[in-house]
Amino acid sequence: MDRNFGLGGLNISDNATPRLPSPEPHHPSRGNNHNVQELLEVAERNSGVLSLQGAKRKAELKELEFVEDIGHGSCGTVSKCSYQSVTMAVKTMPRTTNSYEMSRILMDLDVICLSFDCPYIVRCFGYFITSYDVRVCMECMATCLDRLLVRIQKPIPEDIIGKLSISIIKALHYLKTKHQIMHRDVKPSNILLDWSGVIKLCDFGIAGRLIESRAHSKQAGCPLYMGPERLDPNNFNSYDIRSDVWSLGLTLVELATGKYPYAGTEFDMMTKIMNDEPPRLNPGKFSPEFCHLVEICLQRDPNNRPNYDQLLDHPFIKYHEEQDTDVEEWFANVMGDSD
Ligand SMILES: Nc1ncnc2c1ncn2[C@@H]1O[C@H](COP(=O)(O)OP(=O)(O)OP(=O)(O)O)[C@@H](O)[C@H]1O
Repeated sequence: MDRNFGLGGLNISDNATPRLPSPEPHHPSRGNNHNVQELLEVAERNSGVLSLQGAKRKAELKELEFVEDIGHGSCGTVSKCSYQSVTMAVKTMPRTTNSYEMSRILMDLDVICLSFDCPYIVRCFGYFITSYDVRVCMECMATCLDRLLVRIQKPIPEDIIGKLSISIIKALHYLKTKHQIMHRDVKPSNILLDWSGVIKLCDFGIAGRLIESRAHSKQAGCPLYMGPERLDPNNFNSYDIRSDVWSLGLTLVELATGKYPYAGTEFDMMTKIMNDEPPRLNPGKFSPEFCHLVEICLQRDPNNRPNYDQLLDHPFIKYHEEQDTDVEEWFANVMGDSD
C-alpha cells in the first residue's frame, strides 16, 4: 500500500506533527469531536480501496466472505475472511460517538496504514468505513504469542526468542525513527507469527505521538506490562520509548519462562512492579547475553534502560542476526505436537 492509499488525504507530513488526535484521555485535543469527525470523513474517502498483489481495487463490503472468528479484543473482533481467494484478518471496530474510542480506532488505522513499508509490522490491505463500524483488512497471521504459549504449554526456546526479539525491536525502532510514535502496548498478544515463521507487531490503538521524544499520558496500555514509572501515581512526568523497552523485557521473560513473571491480583502485581526488584532470567538456564539483555531492559530507572540503537547493537541481537534459526520449522513442529 502506498502512502496516499491510507490516510494520505490528511496531508500527512514527515515530521512529528500529529495527524490524528491522540487517544490520550487528558490530551488537549481530547473531546474534540469536530476534529475526529473531520478525520473520519477524510479516511472515508479511501474506504473500500484494497491494495492487493501490487494493484489497488475498489471493493464492496459484501465481497468479503466470512470464514471464521479469530478473537476478540477491547476494541473489537477479528475474523478470518476471504476476498477473491485472498485470505485476510478483518478487525471490526464499532463506530462510536465517544471521541476517545473513535480516536483509538483512527490511531490504529493511521499507524497500520503508515507502516506499509515496515516488514516487521502487520500489513494492511485497506479498510471499510460504514455507518456502523470500521473494518481493517490485514494480512492473516497464524497466531499471537500469548495464544501460542497457552497452546504449547511450554517456554519458547532462546534461539527462537532471539529471532523474535530482532523483529520486535526493529518494528519499535521503525515507529520511533520514521514516525515519532511509541507503541505503548507491547505484550505477547500484540506480537503475531505467521506460518512461515515471520514475526510482526500489531495493535496500534493506543500508540502515542512523541513530542520532543516524549509521550504525555499515563493512562493507556495494559498496566501489567507497563514500566514502574507509568504506574507510579506520584509521577507526573512524561515518559519515552524506554517505557516500551520495559514492556519488551517483561514480554521476553514471559516467553522464555512460559509464564508472566508476577502473581496475585492485578493490584498485587502492579504493586510488585512498582516496589520489587525486577524479574531476571535464571543464568543457569539462559545465555549470559540473553540474561544481560533482559536485565538492562528491566531497570527500574528508565534512564538506565537502552534505546533501540543500543538494543540492536547488543551481543544477543547481533549473535541471533547471524544464526540460521528456522522459526518456520519450529513453529510447524510445536503446532503439530500440540494438536
Ligand atoms: N492480522 C491478524 N492475523 C491473525 N490474528 C490476528 C490479527 N490481528 C489480531 N489478531 C488476533 O485477534 C485477536 C484479537 O485481537 P485484538 O488486537 O482485537 O485484541 P487483543 O490484542 O487480543 O486485546 P486488546 O485489544 O484488549 O489488547 C488476538 O488474538 C490477536 O492475536
